Amino acid sequence: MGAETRSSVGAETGLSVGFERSTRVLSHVVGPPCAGTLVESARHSVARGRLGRSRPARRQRRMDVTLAEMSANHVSGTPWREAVAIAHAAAAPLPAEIVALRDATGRVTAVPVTARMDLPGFDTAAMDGYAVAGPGPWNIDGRVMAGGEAWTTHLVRGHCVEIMTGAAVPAGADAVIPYEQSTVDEAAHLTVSGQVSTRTHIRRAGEDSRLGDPLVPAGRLLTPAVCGLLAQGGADTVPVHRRPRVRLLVTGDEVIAAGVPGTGEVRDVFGPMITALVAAWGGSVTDHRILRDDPALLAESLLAADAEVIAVSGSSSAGRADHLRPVLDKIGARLLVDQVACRPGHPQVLASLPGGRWLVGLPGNPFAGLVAAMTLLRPLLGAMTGSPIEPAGPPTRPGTISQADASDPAEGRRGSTLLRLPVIGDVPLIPGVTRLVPVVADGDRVIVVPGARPASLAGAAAADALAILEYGWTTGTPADLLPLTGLL
Ligand SMILES: Nc1nc2c(c(=O)[nH]1)N[C@H]1C(S)=C(S)[C@@H](COP(=O)(O)OP(=O)(O)OC[C@H]3O[C@@H](n4cnc5c(N)ncnc54)[C@H](O)[C@@H]3O)O[C@H]1N2
Ligand code: MOO
Repeated sequence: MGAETRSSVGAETGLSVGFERSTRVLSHVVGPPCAGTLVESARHSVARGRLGRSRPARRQRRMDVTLAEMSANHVSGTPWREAVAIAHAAAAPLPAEIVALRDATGRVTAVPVTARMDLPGFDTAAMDGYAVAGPGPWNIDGRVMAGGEAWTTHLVRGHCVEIMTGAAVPAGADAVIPYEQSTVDEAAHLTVSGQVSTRTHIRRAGEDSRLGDPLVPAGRLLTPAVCGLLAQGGADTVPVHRRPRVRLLVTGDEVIAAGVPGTGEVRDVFGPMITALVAAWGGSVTDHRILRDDPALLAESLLAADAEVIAVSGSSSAGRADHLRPVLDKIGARLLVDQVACRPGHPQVLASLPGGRWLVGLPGNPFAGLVAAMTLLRPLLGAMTGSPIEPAGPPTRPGTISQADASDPAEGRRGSTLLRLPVIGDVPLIPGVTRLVPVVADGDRVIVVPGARPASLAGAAAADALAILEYGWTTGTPADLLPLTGLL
């Protein structure tokens, strides 16, 4: 779908409301502003910048160092958007399974789901009052309750029944007059007077949809509202694509699974972070291991075939303990993406393994690993769950949901759809390299969290989204955003 065919869907409001809410939730969780936590101090730096105070010199020096480091590394690898597209095109949706509606939120329909009945199923009173036939006043013949005994006789002109919202309207009735717009004369043998308005207050059988009509297409994300709609249409279960199973292999002799690391050790961030991301993207981490730096062990763990996707953290670079690429070569893997022209996260890898499984290699630096997961793991899992997003389409208009097409609300979209807003900040760029920077929401624009570093998650933890900045972006111009909040 081309950018020009996408329509604005009023996302400005939706986005800022969502971001404001997530900002409030975040403040609630971490305490009041300037509470001294890493997250709050990062968000506070943003607020200081917004008020026009200059960034501390130390921070500026840090950013310059980052740029110098970036320029020193030669630019190589697949362009960022192309890498996302390759990952999304690589895999096919997994086969369908049937799940109960109550367990279906977050899954994606494997086939179109049709209504098992007319909606509404019968002529239904939309107000509490009187169902009347012909012109008034009307004699009251009786009472019909929602879920009560049906009124089986035809209502003749000049007669009515008292009726409750949700009850079946008797044949012959033209309208329901709400209690508030009617008067009852008990002396005159219970007659009702009132005006039939242009609104009949009757929901006619089948006016929403008919038995067999499609309710949702294949590839639709099952939001709570969609699950409710399917229940209205008589469904108890729904066919969805099976969840991709992910084996997470965390490499590194220095990595420990729990507690406070000693000197030379580091606490594993990928277990908690990737498990949550995979769940948000419709998969599940079924196996999580920390491996010492040993090529034979890595090869053996890659070949154990009990998951569709293997995510490996660390070992992605050029060090003597970085065994991933030689091991992939040895076991006959085919590399689809070998490094991405982005910062951070460039040493990432996508490969197909023998046996039809997929490998995503995430750099060990925690923020670089998050960026790599957003780049390769997100679209790969999206493809396997049958999600129809094009996760990195061409740039789109400000304030629109990049991939959504409001002209067809039946189209399915995942929550991780790109958004696009003006980005305010000072980010050094180099030609041919995409930068992914943490940003916080500020009304109808976003502000860069300063000082984000590949080894630190403080910036991303303070952020509402990652902004995707291409060479040529300048402060105030729009960029695509990948939400970090509201994923679950
Ligand atoms: N000579 C070069 N060195 C490096 C390059 C390069 O191009 N040439 N790239 C740098 C970049 S950029 C990154 S990113 C890292 C990627 O390194 P690896 O993927 O090989 O990962 P490690 O070396 O094992 O670890 C890097 C860093 O991250 C810490 N780490 C690792 N695993 C975890 C974990 N589970 N939880 C928390 N932290 C983790 C590790 O202790 C290191 O500090 O390579 C650069 N070097
Ligand atoms: O790009 Mo590394 O992936 O900077 O941390």
